[in-house]
Amino acid sequence: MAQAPIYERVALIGLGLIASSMFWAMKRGGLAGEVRGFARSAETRAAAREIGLCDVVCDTAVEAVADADLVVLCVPVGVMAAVAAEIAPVLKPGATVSDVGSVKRAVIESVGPNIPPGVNFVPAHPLAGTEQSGPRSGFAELFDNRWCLLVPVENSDPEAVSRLEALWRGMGSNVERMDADHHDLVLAVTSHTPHLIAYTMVGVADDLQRVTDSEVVKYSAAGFRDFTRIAASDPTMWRDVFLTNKEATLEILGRFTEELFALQRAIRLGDGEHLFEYFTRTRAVRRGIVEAGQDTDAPDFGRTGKPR
Ligand SMILES: NC(=O)C1=CN([C@@H]2O[C@H](COP(=O)(O)OP(=O)(O)OC[C@H]3O[C@@H](n4cnc5c(N)ncnc54)[C@H](O)[C@@H]3O)[C@@H](O)[C@H]2O)C=CC1
Ligand SMILES: O=C(O)C(=O)Cc1ccc(O)cc1
Repeated sequence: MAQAPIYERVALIGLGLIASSMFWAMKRGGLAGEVRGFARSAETRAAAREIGLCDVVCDTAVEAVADADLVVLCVPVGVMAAVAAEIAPVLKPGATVSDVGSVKRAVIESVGPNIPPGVNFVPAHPLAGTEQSGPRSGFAELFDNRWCLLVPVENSDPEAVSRLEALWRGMGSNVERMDADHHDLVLAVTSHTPHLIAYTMVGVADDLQRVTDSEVVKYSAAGFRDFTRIAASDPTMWRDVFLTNKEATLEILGRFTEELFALQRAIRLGDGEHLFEYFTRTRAVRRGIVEAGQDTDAPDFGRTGKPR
């Protein structure tokens, strides 16, 4: 027997990878009655209509959210406040506004003040994605067995938080709650700084390619290919991540640079013991992840961006 929808009316603002995956996941689980969607560009709205992404694709954000029980902001972090300000006057009393942004403190501080009294604000972040973007990139399985972190604000209504948790569980995620600052530090370590390192490494190789005449592409090994996948991620989204998670990213980058210098010095001095001990420690980290069964990114998933 199909389960009753968790929300009667859902509005998705921004129709890219995450919103489209949410739509297909909600449809798969029968989690929402009607889903309305809005994206800024006419081209994205046309693509959404063509592939049946959303029950109704609206030409304005206001039209999409009026009457919605749940509104999810699925736009780059840097424009969330402007979108929230635009929709605020028409939000239904008792509705919940959430988001999927990769940074949480900045979203809470910029979106929060735009949420009118009587409307719940429950920020969230699914730890699942690919390097793809746009309305055609989503798929229902994206969130399966992946974490979704809920970051309730001080006055988030517990019932609204539980209902959103049920939606994310219905979409396949494991859910945990986390404080915003802790979230931003953890993500700076596990996602934001690694992306920056990948961008840098691919940039270095691209510079070198001009010297080596395409050998970088021809002979690139798996490790470098993984870097190129990550460095193909959406530039707008990642610009906004670094501009809004500045403090935590700079903290982790500072530590990274210190360690890199220590390794550089060990290479220069021929200090094999230092290198060996370091690599032995990092190998144990990987083994710990695998043994804990948390290696949910099978290689094929990462390379193709498609579900296993
Ligand atoms: N890509 C990923 O792997 C993940 C992304 N996120 C977060 O999810 C959010 C969305 O990311 P994606 O879906 O990957 O991006 P995307 O680039 O695939 O989609 C973003 C959508 O927002 C629209 N948009 C941009 N500005 C807008 C505006 N002012 N008003 C209305 N629509 C607007 C774009 O046209 C596009 O349709 C971001 O905040 C990102 O940090 C979270 C987890 C994973
Ligand atoms: O594609 C990858 O390797 C990712 O790391 C996906 C991702 C990107 C951004 C997020 O905020 C969460 C997950």
